[in-house]
Amino acid sequence: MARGPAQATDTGRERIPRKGRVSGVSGATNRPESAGRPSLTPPPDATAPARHPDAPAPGELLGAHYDQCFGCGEGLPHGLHLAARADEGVSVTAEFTVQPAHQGAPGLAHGGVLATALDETLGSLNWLRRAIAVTGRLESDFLRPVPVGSVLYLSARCTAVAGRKIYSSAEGRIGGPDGPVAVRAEALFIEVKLDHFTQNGRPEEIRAAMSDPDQVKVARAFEVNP
Ligand SMILES: CCCCC/C=C\C/C=C\C/C=C\C/C=C\CCCC(=O)SCCNC(=O)CCNC(=O)[C@H](O)C(C)(C)COP(=O)(O)OP(=O)(O)OC[C@H]1O[C@@H](n2cnc3c(N)ncnc32)[C@H](O)[C@@H]1OP(=O)(O)O
Repeated sequence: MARGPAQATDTGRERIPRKGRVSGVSGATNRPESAGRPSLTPPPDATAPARHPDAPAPGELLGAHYDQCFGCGEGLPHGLHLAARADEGVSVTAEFTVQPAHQGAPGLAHGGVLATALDETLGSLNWLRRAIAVTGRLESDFLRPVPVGSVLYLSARCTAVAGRKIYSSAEGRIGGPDGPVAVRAEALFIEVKLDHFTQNGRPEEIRAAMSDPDQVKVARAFEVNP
């Protein structure tokens, strides 16, 4: 039987070392420090990520991977409409303008929406390697509130690859591309086959995607990855 995502999330992969835990103190957290995040640290045999020979040139827009994607699709009125551009090496930049539909508190972006913007930007890195990958782990830091109307200037880079595991980090600045960092994230993406989508996605959307020539073109580009 195919393994479903629900089982995969129950495996308790991230073990927090006992000495990293703090307990019994009011206001203390159990948050592990960097030594307690082994899954976000590349193993010693990890290699530097390689850009695919056909990757878009630095400065080129990557385009949406799916019209109905909440992060990058053009087809959703309340989506993020995040537009990512290739940068040097395996890195990208992206911009996202916070809309009223993205609020959490009055006039401020919802943290989950900001995490989505980071996730989407990190996910777009995979296009530069022509690898299909999904987020396994995403750790976000929220450093400053982000008002509605702000442009979030995002940048992300892939730092290492070990087998199917892809390590990357991203940050989002406000007030300009060189403004203060408002959000940042580290992520572990896991490479998957196209079957991940065709076997797990709801059949009606899969059927619609497969009958859309533009979508099939995107899927094929991944399949011919050497
Ligand atoms: C015709 C239709 C075509 C449509 C599609 C067309 C084109 C597609 C193109 C692009 C689209 C791709 C992505 C979308 C892009 C951007 C959106 C943003 C990205 C996302 O938003 S995407 C959604 C959220 N995402 C998920 O929906 C994942 C749910 N999940 C799973 O589906 C499984 O969980 C999976 C596959 C991740 C792994 O499952 P698996 O069985 O394949 O592999 P396994 O479990 O063996 O893990 C292998 C090694 O990764 C380590 N590992 C795994 N997970 C870990 C974790 N959480 N923490 C620490 N380590 C972890 C293990 O420890 C092991 O490590 P080791 O090898 O060292 O032992």
